[in-house]
Amino acid sequence: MSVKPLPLQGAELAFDPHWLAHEAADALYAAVLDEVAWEVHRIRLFGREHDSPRLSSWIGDPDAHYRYSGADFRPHPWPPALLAIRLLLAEELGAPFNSVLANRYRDGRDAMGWHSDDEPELGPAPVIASLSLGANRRFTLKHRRDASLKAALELGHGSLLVMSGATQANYRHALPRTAKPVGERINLTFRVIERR
Ligand SMILES: O=C(O)CCC(=O)C(=O)O
Ligand SMILES: [Fe+2]
Repeated sequence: MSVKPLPLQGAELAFDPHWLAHEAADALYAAVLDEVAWEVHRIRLFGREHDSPRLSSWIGDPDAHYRYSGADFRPHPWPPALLAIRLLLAEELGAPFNSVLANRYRDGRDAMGWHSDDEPELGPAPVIASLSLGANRRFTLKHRRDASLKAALELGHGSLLVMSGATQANYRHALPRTAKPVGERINLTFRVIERR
């Protein structure tokens, strides 16, 4: 495994398409499907509440509170399989991850719209480690002010994308819907919630 920088002006990205070997990724996928308390989160969009188009679970240390789309999330406790990954990531990236948002995209209709992970509790330059499992999906980034700056990458089984520095301040990202027949995918974004 080796996480290599991905050049994109105004962003700080690093990517390893095979951070987890295939078998390790298979085992984690099965454990996470089974151990995570999957829920439909309500999100606020243009002032209205909707069911989000995916299943999610907010996991973390008891004091890692998070406000997200107008709702206060109390984290679920860590499933054993994710505690091990958190340790590996903390060691490799030197970030004291205390929470993870798990998202499960059941098929190509499940998606995530344009956003930045810029909630105040993440601090001004958050390190976010995004581990993908299951089906390949396209992940897109676009600069907030300069339309010429954008990127897209395929996030496959066992891949790790690390977003840090000014990435959230300068860019939005999304996981678009697709009409192609795609299988289920799980994404885990490990985060550091600053304690207040
Ligand atoms: O599913 C993905 O790859 C993106 C997830 C994401 O952007 C998030 O959880 O904030
Ligand atoms: Fe995000």
